[in-house]
Amino acid sequence: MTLFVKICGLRTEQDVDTAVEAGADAVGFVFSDSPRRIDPAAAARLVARVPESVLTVGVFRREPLDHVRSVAAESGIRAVQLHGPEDRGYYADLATGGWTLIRAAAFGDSVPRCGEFGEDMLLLDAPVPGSGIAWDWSRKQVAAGERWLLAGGLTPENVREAVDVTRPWGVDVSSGVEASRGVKNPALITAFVEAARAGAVLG
Ligand SMILES: O=C(O)c1ccccc1NCC(=O)[C@H](O)[C@H](O)COP(=O)(O)O
Repeated sequence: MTLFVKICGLRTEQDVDTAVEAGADAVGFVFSDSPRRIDPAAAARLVARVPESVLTVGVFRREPLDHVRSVAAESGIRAVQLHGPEDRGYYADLATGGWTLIRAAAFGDSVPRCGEFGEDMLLLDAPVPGSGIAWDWSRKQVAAGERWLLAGGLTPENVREAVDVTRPWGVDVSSGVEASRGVKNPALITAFVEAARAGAVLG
C-alpha cells in the first residue's frame, strides 16, 4: 500500500503542476478565511489542470451548507474537507452531492473513528488548521487500518519520522511546503512527497 499524500492550500498553476508531477494523490484549495484562500472561479481553472487520478479537495471551515454546495459546484472539486463542528445531518446532506467527504478532527480528548459521520477519510490535525504547528503525534488516537490522514506541522524534514511513529493511511501538508505564509515553494513540495514515501512502513 502506498502512502496517500495531499498537498493543501494551492493557489497557482505552478503549485498545482508541481504537486501533480511530484506524485501527490490529492491537492487542496482553501475556500474559507485564510492567507491561502482562493475564489471558486480561480480554483476552477486550477482544477481543470489536474488529472482524474488526483483528487481535488475543497477545504471549508464553519461555512453554511448552501455555500459549500455552491462553491464545490462552481470550482469542480471532487472532495470536500470540513474543519468545522458540522453534525451528521450536514455530512448526510453533502453525501447526496457525490463528493468524497473528509472530516478534520483536532487532536484532543475524544477518540475519532473514520466513518462515524459518514465521511470517507478522517484528517487528524492540530487545533488550529493550517497553522504549521505540530501536535504530539505519538499520542494519535486513530485505530490502525482506518483511512486517516496525519496533518499539522509536517515538513520534508519531519514527515518520515511522523509516518514511522503514527503509521497513518496518508499525510497532509500546507505550511511545511511554503516559502512564506500562503506562498508555496515548489522544491519543498517535491521534497515532501519524496520524503513521505521514502521507505514507508504502513499500518
Ligand atoms: O490553511 C488554512 O489556512 C486553513 C484555513 C481554514 C481551514 C483549514 C485550513 N487548512 C487546512 C490544511 O492546510 C491542512 O489540512 C492541515 O491543517 C495542515 O496544515 P499545516 O499544519 O499548515 O501543514
